Amino acid sequence: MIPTESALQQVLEWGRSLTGFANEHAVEAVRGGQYILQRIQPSLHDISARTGRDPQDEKLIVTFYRELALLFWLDDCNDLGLIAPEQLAAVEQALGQGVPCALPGFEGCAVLRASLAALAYDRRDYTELLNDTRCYCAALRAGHAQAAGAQRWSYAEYLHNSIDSIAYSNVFCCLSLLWGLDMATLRARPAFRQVLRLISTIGRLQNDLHGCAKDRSAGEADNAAILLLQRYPAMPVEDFLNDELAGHARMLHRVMVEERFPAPWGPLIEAMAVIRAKYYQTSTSRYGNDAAGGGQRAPA
Ligand SMILES: C=C1CC[C@@H]2C(C)(C)CCC[C@@]2(C)[C@@H]1CC/C(C)=C/COP(=O)(O)OP(=O)(O)O
Repeated sequence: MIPTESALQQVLEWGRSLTGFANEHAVEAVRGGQYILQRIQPSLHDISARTGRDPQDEKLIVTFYRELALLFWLDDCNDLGLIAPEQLAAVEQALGQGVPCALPGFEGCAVLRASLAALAYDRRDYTELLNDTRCYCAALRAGHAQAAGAQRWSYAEYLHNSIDSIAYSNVFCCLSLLWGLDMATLRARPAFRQVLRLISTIGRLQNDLHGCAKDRSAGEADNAAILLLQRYPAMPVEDFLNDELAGHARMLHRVMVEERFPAPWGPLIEAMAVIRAKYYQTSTSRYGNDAAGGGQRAPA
């Protein structure tokens, strides 16, 4: 894999045109991206004879990290108001349609979309990535709006939205686009779509359990644990959510065993299923492991 420092520089350099883009977005993207790529390295190598895509290709790797950094930045644009609402609307339009941004600045958006379009092993993945981006942006907006408004979602409504706001489909689709994982074909299979829903729910619950203390102290209401506590103050929320997590993991395991998806989908889904233990626990810059109070658990 390319040296971390060099990858980081290339992500930062790309992010320079994006107002509010921070070192942290690049650092977390490279850390998370490296973790995922390392886990699927042997499988990517196995399929490279068919795809001709080198798992070590620097250009592909940096493009992947940039897309992850973009997802972090977009989340903070919503949560922290890094840019003005009209700028965010223009950015979303550019990223979701693959066109230049209508407002000045933000050239990184079109640059990234153009390189993904050019690198797409299967053009359908590029179309799907734009669609996943629109879903992600819409879910971030909806989550933010409900947390700020008077009407609270039910737990089911919250989970439904979080399947998109956790952005796992975007991550998978980007990997598929760059390394030829044939996700566009797999998406036609109901069992694969179920896997996407299950792993996304797992990711969301892991993220919320991990970020609970930090979100609570930041007054952030867009978190399953906080939402449940607001609705049911006496509920043992952490136990409930850990149970939900275990149940979803069992359902996911069953589909994965029955369906036997092609490489590298087994290790890839597995890597995402344990991200709480392997990624969040060591991620200090974003996930504030020094945040006071509970909400953090030992690695599973
Ligand atoms: C969108 C994200 C960027 C990539 C990242 C990797 C590196 C793959 C590790 C798993 C999570 C994720 C897919 C991440 C997903 C969720 C996301 C928007 C995180 C932003 O952080 P956080 O403030 O905890 O989320 P939220 O605003 O509380 O939902």
